[in-house]
Amino acid sequence: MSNRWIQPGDNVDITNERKKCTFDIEKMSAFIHGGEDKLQRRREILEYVKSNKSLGDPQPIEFMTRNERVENASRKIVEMTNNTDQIDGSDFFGEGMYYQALTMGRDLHAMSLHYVMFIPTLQGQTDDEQLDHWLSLAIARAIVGTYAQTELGHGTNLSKLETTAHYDPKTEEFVLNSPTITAAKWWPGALGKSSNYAVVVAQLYTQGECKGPHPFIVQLREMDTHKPLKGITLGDIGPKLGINGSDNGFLLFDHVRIPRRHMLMRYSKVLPDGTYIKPQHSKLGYGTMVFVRSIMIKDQASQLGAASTIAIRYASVRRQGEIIPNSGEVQILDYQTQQYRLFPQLARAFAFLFAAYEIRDLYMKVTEQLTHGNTELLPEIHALSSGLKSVVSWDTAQGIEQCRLACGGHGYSQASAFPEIYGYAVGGCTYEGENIVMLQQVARFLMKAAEEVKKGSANLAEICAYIGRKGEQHSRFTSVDSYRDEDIVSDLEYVARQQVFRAYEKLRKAQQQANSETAWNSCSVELCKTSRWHVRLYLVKNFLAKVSTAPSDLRAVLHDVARLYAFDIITSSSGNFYENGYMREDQMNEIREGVYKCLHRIRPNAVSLVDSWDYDDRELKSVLGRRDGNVYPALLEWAKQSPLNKTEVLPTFDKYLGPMMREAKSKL
Ligand SMILES: CC/C=C\C/C=C\C/C=C\C/C=C\C/C=C\C/C=C\C=C\C(=O)SCCNC(=O)CCNC(=O)[C@H](O)C(C)(C)COP(=O)(O)OP(=O)(O)OC[C@H]1O[C@@H](n2cnc3c(N)ncnc32)[C@H](O)[C@@H]1OP(=O)(O)O
Ligand SMILES: Cc1cc2nc3c(=O)[nH]c(=O)nc-3n(C[C@H](O)[C@H](O)[C@H](O)COP(=O)(O)OP(=O)(O)OC[C@H]3O[C@@H](n4cnc5c(N)ncnc54)[C@H](O)[C@@H]3O)c2cc1C
Repeated sequence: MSNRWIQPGDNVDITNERKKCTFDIEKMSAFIHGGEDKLQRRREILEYVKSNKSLGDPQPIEFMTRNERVENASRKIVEMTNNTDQIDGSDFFGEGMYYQALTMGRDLHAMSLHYVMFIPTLQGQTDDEQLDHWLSLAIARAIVGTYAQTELGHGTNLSKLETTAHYDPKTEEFVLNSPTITAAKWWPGALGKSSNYAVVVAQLYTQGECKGPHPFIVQLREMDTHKPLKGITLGDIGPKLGINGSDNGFLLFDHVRIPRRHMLMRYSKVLPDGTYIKPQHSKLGYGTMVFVRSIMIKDQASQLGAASTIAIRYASVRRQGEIIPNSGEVQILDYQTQQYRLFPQLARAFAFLFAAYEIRDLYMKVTEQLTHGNTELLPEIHALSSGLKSVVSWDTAQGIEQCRLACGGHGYSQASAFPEIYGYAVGGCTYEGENIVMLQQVARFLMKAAEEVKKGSANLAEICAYIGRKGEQHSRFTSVDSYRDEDIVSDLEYVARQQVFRAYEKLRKAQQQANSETAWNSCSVELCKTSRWHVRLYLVKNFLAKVSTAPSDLRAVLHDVARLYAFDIITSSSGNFYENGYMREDQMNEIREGVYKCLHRIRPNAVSLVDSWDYDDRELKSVLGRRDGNVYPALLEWAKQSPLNKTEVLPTFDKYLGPMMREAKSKL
């Protein structure tokens, strides 16, 4: 089989790995990316980005100051969006995200929020007239916007946001105000210096009543001078763990007046006389968050896939230590411990990517239904996107860190790209709703389902139908080889169901002794566990189902990966499976052996599996993860670019170290 990943001059070890591959990589890449046409488009976009020199960085961004990073990112995002004719703009999830990942990397930029939240909010929250007015301005980039919701004092608990929007019927205006310091908007991406507009979420007051948080479109800066408008205080919040190409900002209002029609009125409305029209569903205004939680799953999967690619490629070229004395140093990928550390991360990346396709489809279905006023699926998409967002971002962050550690000292260098990948991805545990809080949203959904089951109703959504099933009393497992996909799912369903009812019973008892909120808090650890099991079950089920749709010659290798994903979950929580004698120790020991078998079977295909994800060096941005495996000369070249190496002797020598040494020597 031809292999486009092998080229002359490549490292011998990585080439030999590629020669061992047992499947068609191009076919696998097409399966991973949704079809041959999608793969072809990726390649075209890549070629374009590589051919346009203005889309490149003059030096690795790791060697730039923060100001240089912000400037470089602004330059590139303008160039990138000058050329959006290179992509199908309607395919945000596919072409849009890929184009921006290739061009902008992981440091984000002046327009991240413009594309990820500002435009989607205009699309989702405006009425037709408002859409006509604002969307074209935003798409043409005549205005650059962000999404300003979180405040210094509140992010999670939206009902307590402090920014106010008082309606004044005399002038038909809203008055925006930040009554306290803690009301300052804090965190919005590109708010500090770049955006001149924002969707601002504020407590709406009309006719003397507070109607809760609502979105308003607000001009922040003068169009020509870009100076903050009267009554508006703005700035950058300073450097962060990651995304330092973005000027996340703060914003305070001092009685700023905006026209009534700047309230986004697709769902809620305020009439000229101040009459409030409430939305058909109280949480329709939260739609943009649901959108971002949905697209985050793919983004997170890509980050974990990238980290796995870097670590697995590097482990194939790094030789350290011997397994058999005097027979030469081995590739570190041959150590079982290394495989045990890395292959489950790759398996997770696959599981998350396949789930991302499902949530995208569900999101599109819900959006379509909403256009007909049907809100039936809102609770389901809210629960699934919140749950996936929480589990996926957590596992991704932990997985990236494992990949980093697996690369030894070089993993600690920014040349590896791990610090950047981690700094970027781990933000996902917090933004769009802190993970623990979002898990509790899932738990609400599950507790309602448990209540239904207790009441004898069989009317459960497919996603939680397992809660109503009786299920087996004992695992059907007899041997790894005869362990069918449906047996794996049935075992996970058992544990997930047990956990649902454990939490449900605990909650019911607690509610008899305390008010409902206190009772909830006293059960919240168990409730979060319930949500995690529900999501893991979903991920395994979906992964196995997806494998069964793969071209037949890809199924064996994908099945190994999917089983590793499932076995890893089962064996790392063995206690849950022993409960009530559901599984025996000998069965668990066999599944543990199944993990090792999977590692062994995946080993020869490991490099090719990561090649199949089709990351170009341009996207990975990692010296360790280079396609050609020529890591050592590239590390030396990378280090030479350090600004500290511009001069042989630093001024600090004459100022501090030189005098110190000279003085010490003179005293000897
Ligand atoms: C050309 C292309 C160019 C560029 C492409 C660029 C990039 C693409 C690449 C990648 C994108 C990925 C990432 C981008 C990177 C960085 C992102 C940066 C941005 C981050 C932004 C933000 O963080 S914005 C702020 C987000 N904030 C939150 O998420 C707040 C979390 N809190 C809440 O959501 C709510 O407060 C709450 C849900 C916790 C509680 O709500 P509340 O109203 O207070 O609660 P209750 O009154 O108690 O009601 C609860 C009931 O409501 C139901 N509910 C809640 N939410 C929803 C919902 N959304 N939909 C449906 N139902 C909902 C809930 O289930 C309860 O129902 P019950 O029936 O149980 O009562
Ligand atoms: C990189 C990044 C980009 C961001 N971009 C934006 C943006 O563009 N626009 C924007 O508006 N915001 C943005 N944010 C803000 C982000 O949405 C919030 O930080 C996030 O929603 C969490 O809210 P918080 O900071 O108030 O955390 P908190 O809610 O204060 O959480 C702190 C701790 O308290 C716990 N906690 C809070 N409430 C509960 C509860 N009910 N039950 C149990 N535990 C609880 C949490 O689990 C957590 O451990 C961004 C944040 C980051 C990190």
